[in-house]
Amino acid sequence: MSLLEIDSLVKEFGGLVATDDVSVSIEEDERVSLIGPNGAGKSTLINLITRRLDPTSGDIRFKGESILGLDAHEVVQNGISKSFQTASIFPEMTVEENAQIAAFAAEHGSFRLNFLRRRGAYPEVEARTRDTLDAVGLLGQADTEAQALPYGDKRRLEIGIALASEPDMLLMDEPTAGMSPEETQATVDLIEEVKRELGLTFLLVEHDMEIVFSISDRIIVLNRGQVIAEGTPDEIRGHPDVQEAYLGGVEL
Ligand SMILES: Nc1ncnc2c1ncn2[C@@H]1O[C@H](COP(=O)(O)OP(=O)(O)OP(=O)(O)O)[C@@H](O)[C@H]1O
Repeated sequence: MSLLEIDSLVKEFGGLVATDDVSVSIEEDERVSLIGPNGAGKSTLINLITRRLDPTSGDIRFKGESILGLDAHEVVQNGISKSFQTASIFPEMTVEENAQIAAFAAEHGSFRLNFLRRRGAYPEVEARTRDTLDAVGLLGQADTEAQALPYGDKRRLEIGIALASEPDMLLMDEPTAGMSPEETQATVDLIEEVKRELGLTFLLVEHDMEIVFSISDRIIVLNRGQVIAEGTPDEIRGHPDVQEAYLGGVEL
């Protein structure tokens, strides 16, 4: 059984078919990238998996069970987490408070505003907070305001927040969008570290081909909502349909 199974998935927006009969699977411990030109349907597929969108038809199964009856929170509790959401950090709170909020949500299903005032009453949240900060190397900056962190450490905090729920699968939608080369490198290093140390399964949407080819076990190529190719980086690099659809015939 694959960890994630997407079966004949269709998503229509009015007359537009953004996801057109997509069937793909992701195995445990696999690192998969989803690529394709603008408007290919990559973000739509991620939003279907996180239950931010309802499909028109088809099924998504995680650990063998359909997740279509779950809401977005329940999907996270089932083990699918998404990182690099722009709004995931509270900038004026400390690193520790940000991790506590994520840990509280992971333990109790959702964030309650009065939690931070009564935090001593939740020892399991404290333990998870420490584990989270330790996993991303931020224990030493626990008392720093999130907005004062250097760029690379902000990325670490974001990924820590996504990891607080101890996901089996991490989704990343364009983690390096809008970044400088240095910031991109810091983010790639962090993804490599997570891959090496936590052995997570992940699905990455990324436009930068160098990153995609360096960190993926397998690449899925979407074009106009359909899967046009799937394979290892070497197979995808030489695939004529991919070169045509994705790069207008330019050599990869
Ligand atoms: N909420 C929406 N309502 C209507 N159309 C939408 C909506 N979301 C996406 N679309 C359309 O669905 C298609 C797929 O969009 P999607 O954002 O999934 O593509 P993408 O591959 O992520 O593109 P990009 O690389 O530019 O982010 C596009 O034609 C887009 O305009």
